[in-house]
Amino acid sequence: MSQTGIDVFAKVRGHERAEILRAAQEADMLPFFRVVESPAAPVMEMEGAERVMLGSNNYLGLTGDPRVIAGAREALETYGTGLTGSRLLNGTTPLHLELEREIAAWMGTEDAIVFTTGHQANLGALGTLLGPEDTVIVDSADHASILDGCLLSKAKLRPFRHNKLDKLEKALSRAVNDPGGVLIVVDGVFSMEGDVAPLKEIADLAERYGARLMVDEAHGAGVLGARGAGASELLGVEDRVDLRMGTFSKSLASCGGFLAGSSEVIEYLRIQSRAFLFTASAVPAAVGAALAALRIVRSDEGPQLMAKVLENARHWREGLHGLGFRVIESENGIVTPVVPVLVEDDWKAGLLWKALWDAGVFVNVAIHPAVPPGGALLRTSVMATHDTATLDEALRRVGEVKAAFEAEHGALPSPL
Ligand SMILES: Cc1ncc(COP(=O)(O)O)c(C=O)c1O
Repeated sequence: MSQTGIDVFAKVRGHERAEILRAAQEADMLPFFRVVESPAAPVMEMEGAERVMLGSNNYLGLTGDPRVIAGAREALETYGTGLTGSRLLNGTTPLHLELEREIAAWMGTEDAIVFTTGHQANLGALGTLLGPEDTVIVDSADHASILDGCLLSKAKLRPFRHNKLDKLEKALSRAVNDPGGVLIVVDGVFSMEGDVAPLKEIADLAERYGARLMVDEAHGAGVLGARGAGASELLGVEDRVDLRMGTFSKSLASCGGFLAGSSEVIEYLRIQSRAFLFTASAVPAAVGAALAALRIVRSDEGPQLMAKVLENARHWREGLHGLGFRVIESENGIVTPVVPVLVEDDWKAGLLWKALWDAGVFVNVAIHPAVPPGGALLRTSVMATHDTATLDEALRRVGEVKAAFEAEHGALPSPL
């Protein structure tokens, strides 16, 4: 976007965020548009130096797995580089259908539908299933694609404070007087906070108030539950969730998204969802890679990879806590690969990010609007392919950076 474009954008929004972001970018303080020069790995080449990768969603470490690469290559060689058409027309290969069948079996649902991205899956579900007469209740920390889908639908939006069941109940009790149906949508694992929604209690409330429930399993699928079907499986509510969404861009080492649910709903989406119909279908290589990764998750190896990434998450989390960081905890105590460190101040978060980058540690920064104002954090995440020695070396560097940073900029939030 041009300089003028950014200024207009800032004005339209009525705040100075673009100004702040530009200054932060000029000071080289943000991870935006960093160039990755080697395959995703625990230690990788980025902009001419080796960095410990602690900011990837490649949770199971499968993006460089030879079986996943072979799946992509075989699909590429069989079906070509792209399908140049919508799923409805010339964009469906046997591989797309196979992937849909395997996702449904994995999720334990009647059917599943594959979208070109996870973002489109959320737009496709919410923009199609809800209308202006309906009410949609969302957790305030839900992913942006959920909010985009809700806005597209023009349904009445009732947000509730992150994971606060009393606030959810208040929203539900107000929604009973709204015309139309009521849908609750939550992330199973929240993308920035890494915590897990209290799905059992949410399902209880949904049933009590006659609302339907949709769970975004982008970060839980491939990581939580005995089959890796996500937070809904782990918390034993699979049969009580009406629609589950997931992506291939995290544990499944590819790109694309899915919705899994009853045949009736999925069939309806196949013929009505604009985000499914009016875009080119996922490229064969992406589908082949996702299918190969899913087969690994569903094999005997899957539980081992999941156990390893969660063991790494515990080790990394305890290490950061030991260094005196305030690491955000899940209220229900469930550990996920996402380990967020609270910084609070946006500017300090950028500065700290830069100091870590210079020390060869790559993490992500989340500032408003990705998190609430004053809730800036470093979003760190681990993979099954990290080993303890690499994590310990990263902790050593992070400890040194923290000491120097606090000497110059004052104390960071400490553990509660
Ligand atoms: C919770 C959640 N839902 C949906 C998405 C969108 O998925 P994709 O990036 O695959 O389009 C993301 C991606 O960051 C996410 O974190």
